[in-house]
Amino acid sequence: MESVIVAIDGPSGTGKSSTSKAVAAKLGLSYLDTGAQYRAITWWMISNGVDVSDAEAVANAAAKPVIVSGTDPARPTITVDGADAAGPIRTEEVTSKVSAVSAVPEVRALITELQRSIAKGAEQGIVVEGRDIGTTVLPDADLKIFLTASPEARAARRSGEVKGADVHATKEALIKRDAADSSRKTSPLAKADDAVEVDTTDLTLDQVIECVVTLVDERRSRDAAQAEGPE
Ligand SMILES: Nc1ncnc2c1ncn2[C@@H]1O[C@H](COP(=O)(O)OP(=O)(O)OP(=O)(O)O)[C@@H](O)[C@H]1O
Ligand SMILES: Nc1ccn([C@@H]2O[C@H](COP(=O)(O)O)[C@@H](O)[C@H]2O)c(=O)n1
Repeated sequence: MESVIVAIDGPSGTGKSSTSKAVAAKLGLSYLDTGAQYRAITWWMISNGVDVSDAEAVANAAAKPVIVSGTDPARPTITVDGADAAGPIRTEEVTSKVSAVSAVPEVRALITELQRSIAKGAEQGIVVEGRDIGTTVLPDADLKIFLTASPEARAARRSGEVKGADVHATKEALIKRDAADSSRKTSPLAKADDAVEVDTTDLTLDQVIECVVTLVDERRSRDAAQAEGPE
């Protein structure tokens, strides 16, 4: 079967990671969590005393950390300078600071190059999820999906992950991060013109996965029919 590249973008908490991992596992594709890479570089900046509100300082340090992503959807990994970063990149401090770091053009240029080389090396194909995959990182992806969901649904999902979490505060934090990601100058969070929008507010995760798998299958069938040519 032909290799396929799937780009899945959307705001925070719309189900990009859960959907992308499951779709990649079902279809035998690699999986790349690009948010984890921006979180990893943010964690490195914090750990190394770089003031993340100083864009010039962030830009000057951007090339220093070595970030490596493992792309097995059953066991995605992320290391920074050889150290496992999977836990530390999920702290509240990293979450609150990642938008400032990801807005720095020098950071985006380096991470985008890394993402393209990982996608190029995925022999069977890959599902890449993030904010600018369909618009900037992989504009020629075979299929582009843009996931959405109401802020209420997203906050409820995220709060469900943490015992005793405040849904209102979670919703405000999601909205704030989306606003920062959508309004930055370089490669903002945006739907590509040719992306299929899927509103997941009233869908279960299984329904979203099924929907994306069907879209990939349809795309592959269309390509196969075109390759065969007219009868
Ligand atoms: N359709 C759905 N229905 C209910 N819960 C869902 C659905 N999709 C995802 N979830 C749950 O919502 C939470 C957030 O999902 P996920 O991490 O996949 O979102 P995301 O878009 O990757 O978020 P972020 O951009 O913040 O990393 C998870 O707990 C996940 O299990
Ligand atoms: N393609 C991307 C992916 C992510 N970001 C930035 O990283 C943050 C964390 O992403 P999560 O998916 O792990 O929540 C996100 O808020 C963006 O600032 C990005 O810029 N581009």
